[in-house]
Amino acid sequence: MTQAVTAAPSRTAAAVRLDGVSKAFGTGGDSLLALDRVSLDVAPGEFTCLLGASGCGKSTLLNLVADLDRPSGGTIDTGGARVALMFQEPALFPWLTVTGNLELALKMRGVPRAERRARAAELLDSVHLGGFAKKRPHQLSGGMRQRVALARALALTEDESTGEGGGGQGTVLLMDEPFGALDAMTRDLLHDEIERIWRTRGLTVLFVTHNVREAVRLGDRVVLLSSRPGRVVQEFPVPMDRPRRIDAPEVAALAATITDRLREEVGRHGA
Ligand SMILES: Nc1ncnc2c1ncn2[C@@H]1O[C@H](COP(=O)(O)OP(=O)(O)OP(=O)(O)O)[C@@H](O)[C@H]1O
Repeated sequence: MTQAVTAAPSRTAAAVRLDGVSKAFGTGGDSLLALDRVSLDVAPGEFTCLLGASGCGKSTLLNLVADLDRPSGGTIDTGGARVALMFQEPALFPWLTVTGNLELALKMRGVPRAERRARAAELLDSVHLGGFAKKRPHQLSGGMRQRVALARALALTEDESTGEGGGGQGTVLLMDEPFGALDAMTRDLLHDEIERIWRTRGLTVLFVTHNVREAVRLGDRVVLLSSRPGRVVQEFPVPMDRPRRIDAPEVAALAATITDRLREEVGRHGA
């Protein structure tokens, strides 16, 4: 007799799943609750932007996803994805050339020495810096240094066993205000660049920013966190076609709606 099997309701696969994640720093009376039961699913290949008041726990959340720290409660599942983190400061080694910085990242991923030079060159080409391999970081502009930092983040997701380049749906790129220190024009160019790389490589991106228009320019979805302790207060899908212009009226209109909600949230907590 064939028995009917009722499948348990299953949630669709997420590239990153946070389930009731809390994070407290310190213990006892001095402890500080940075995140309070944050639940968030990021779909494979999705570009999700995180917004919130200063100190609401955005960087803490990225650090937890990157496994640099442990949550105090709840669970985080990245399903064995290769995860790389990129910051506002490029944090390149100043004594190494651009290629040297990338080769070191590839070495850390176990890429054999004989392959590193060619793989570094491919990565540099992908961020349009093919001609700058032998430069040192101080010889580059801020925007170029962030391109190198992006190439290095991709290098840190290279798969040494398959020889597969950094990227693919098994790759999660965590970006913590990566363009916050750049001028508006450079930032616009890098928005185009990260969008292109995200699309062509099929990356899953979790992007933290203070800039609401930047979040609407780039995100499939904008997730708004409350003031500390950070909780998800609202999510805004971004329906506009890509590529979007940061100064497009629809981008400005949605950014204004989100800013109003953010102000309300910050006001409520007296931050
Ligand atoms: N290692 C730590 N020890 C103690 N407190 C910490 C630590 N790291 C972060 N915090 C605190 O946790 C809270 C959240 O910090 P976090 O840096 O995650 O916020 P954020 O939203 O990224 O801030 P910003 O937008 O200003 O960059 C802050 O109050 C911060 O002071």
